[in-house]
Amino acid sequence: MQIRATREADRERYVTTVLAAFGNTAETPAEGEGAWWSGFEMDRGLVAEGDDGRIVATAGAYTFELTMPGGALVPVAGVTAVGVLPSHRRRGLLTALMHRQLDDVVARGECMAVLLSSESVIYRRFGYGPATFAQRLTLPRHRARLSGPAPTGSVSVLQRAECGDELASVYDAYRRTQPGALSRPAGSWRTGAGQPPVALTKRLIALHHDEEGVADGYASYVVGAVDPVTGGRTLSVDELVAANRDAYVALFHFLTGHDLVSEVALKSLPRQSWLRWLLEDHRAAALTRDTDWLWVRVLDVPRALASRTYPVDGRLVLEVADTVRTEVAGRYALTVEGGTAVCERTGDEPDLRMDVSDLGSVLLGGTPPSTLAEAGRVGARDPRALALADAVFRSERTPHTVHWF
Ligand SMILES: CC(=O)SCCNC(=O)CCNC(=O)[C@H](O)C(C)(C)COP(=O)(O)OP(=O)(O)OC[C@H]1O[C@@H](n2cnc3c(N)ncnc32)[C@H](O)[C@@H]1OP(=O)(O)O
Repeated sequence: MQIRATREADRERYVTTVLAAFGNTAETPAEGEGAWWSGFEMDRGLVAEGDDGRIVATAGAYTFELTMPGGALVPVAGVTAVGVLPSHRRRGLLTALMHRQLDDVVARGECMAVLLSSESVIYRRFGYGPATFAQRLTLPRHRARLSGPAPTGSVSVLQRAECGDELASVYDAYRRTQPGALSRPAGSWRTGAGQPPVALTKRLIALHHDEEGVADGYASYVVGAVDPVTGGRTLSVDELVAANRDAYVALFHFLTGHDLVSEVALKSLPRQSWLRWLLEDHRAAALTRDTDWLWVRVLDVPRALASRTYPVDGRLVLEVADTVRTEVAGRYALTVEGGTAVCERTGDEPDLRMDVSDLGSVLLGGTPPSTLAEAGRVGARDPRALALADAVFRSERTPHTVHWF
């Protein structure tokens, strides 16, 4: 068995192997008419190939920019299409692929890798920690009266094909200011109205324009079939993306005011979303799912930590453990002055001790170090160090990721 890089000629076999690993076949309609697969970066793929030339395992990566708190756009590897054929599992193939892939990511000069995990028990052993989260909010439409002034601008209902480049430009404006957001490769716009690109059902688009006529927000949604028991229909929103607050409010008004709909479901809101606070009946909204979304693997601690801004100044010494990439392990002094940070190796006594996967979890501000300390994952010198760490790592905006890959 050998692990090797993929080339363009491997695309078809690579795709059928990934599909088989997920229990799908090439005919499964969930593949988005092939558009998703055509976006794979075959110069970044890896396969495990048997002596007979059969591909039995795959791992790929996209080239993304990740938005950090403060707005820096950092090149990262977006790990995807990881699969081992059911006939070849639990023999270390994933482990071999992940180790080789991390070598490749470091060689490309990317200081972090990110992924969405099919099962949450797979990736921590390779140094990934959950960094952003998605909540599903459901709302009976008749209880969805919104407080505050009437929305501004206008909303148009469009077919996906009518949107031209406007969705991509709205998304780009949004992702540049949203910590945890990823750049979206041009190819992924071909696969429908954003995520999930493998959607079985076509989406409608509600596109918001501001009072000057500039597109600044959209919702991709579908209204489901009549439920035979309740007689109601659910309006499900895949993506609610806006470049500013007014566009969010206007789109929320639109979505909750749709006739012939009994329930509105927003699939992916950040934790602590303020949209719920627009409701006059706070209890009307139910959070029916809260799941990890983006996982972050730090590969270069000084670069990753210096790439974000911090709301509070201070100095913290972090002792980071890393059994997979032992060169990453060590003590680092993070010094924040005027909101920007310098991070360098140090021999000083640590304020906090953590695994590199937990550094991935706190880096974007999605989870306070004290939460991980309570869980026994992070060790702190004393309560003051922990309180400082909570204040330093907080993000002014809750990190969130819409992109599915
Ligand atoms: C970013 C993405 O693409 S996410 C998609 C991941 N892929 C899938 O979910 C597709 C279906 N699953 C698979 O293809 C495979 O089961 C994989 C890729 C998850 C695991 O591949 P394997 O080659 O079996 O993993 P490998 O043998 O290297 O296992 C390494 C360790 O992880 C554990 N492990 C691996 N997968 C799982 C799992 N799904 N659940 C629990 N433990 C797991 C193994 O038990 C092993 O533990 P050990 O070191 O304590 O013995």
